[in-house]
Amino acid sequence: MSTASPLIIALDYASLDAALCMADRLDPARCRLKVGKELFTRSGPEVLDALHGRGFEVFLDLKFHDIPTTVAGAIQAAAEQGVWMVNVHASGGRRMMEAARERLERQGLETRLIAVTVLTSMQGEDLVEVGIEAPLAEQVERLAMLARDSGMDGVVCSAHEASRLDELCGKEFLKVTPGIRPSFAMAGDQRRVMTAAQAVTAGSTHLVVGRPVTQAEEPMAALAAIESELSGG
Ligand SMILES: O=c1ccn([C@@H]2O[C@H](COP(=O)(O)O)[C@@H](O)[C@H]2O)c(=O)[nH]1
Repeated sequence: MSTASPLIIALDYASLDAALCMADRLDPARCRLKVGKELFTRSGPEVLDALHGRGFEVFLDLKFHDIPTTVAGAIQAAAEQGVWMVNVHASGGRRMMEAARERLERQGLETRLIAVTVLTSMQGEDLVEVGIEAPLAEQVERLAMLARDSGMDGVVCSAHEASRLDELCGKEFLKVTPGIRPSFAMAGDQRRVMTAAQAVTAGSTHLVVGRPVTQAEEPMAALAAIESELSGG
């Protein structure tokens, strides 16, 4: 089932059972789900079948970053599992991203393909430590334009960069933003955060929300609060 909701709930769980327990409380008409490294490493592709069987569209967030041939093969494997969206690291470079895009086209696979710019857990000083002296916003812009020119459907960025990327890459270019923090939630390890309503106003096309829902005492109430914020309530 496809949904018009921008919400993508991150199922960051250590077991298939725990992830499915949460999925069974959610509605595929109201959100998509994200499977990341921890859950996929524990459960393997079985989790994708289980979520698809429940009617959810799935973002497989494995952030591939390797030589072009390896990434193209991994992207094909992900897309053949029927996932709605998959991603790579833009810092893997143009040839890597183009190889991934070409592989999807050659195989006639319609999975959306996006690239991570700068992780939302990072701030300027983290970039300096890995040898990037450019201001963080500039680095995000550089990687987003490279991603667009390499055939990506969009990027993972923080909501802080979304409006600038709207101008640079257009509204159709997907801006998938983690680091969504309702006023009642802790930032935790995230550094570039925004509320859901602010993010959509800034130009985010999709909002990734994990712990503010999955670790809430009342996950469904937390989700409803975010939905109400989005509908202006
Ligand atoms: O830059 C990025 C890229 C991916 N993520 C992922 O999003 C969720 C966020 O979860 P929260 O609990 O809402 O912080 C998580 O699965 C990350 O792996 C990201 O946060 N930032």
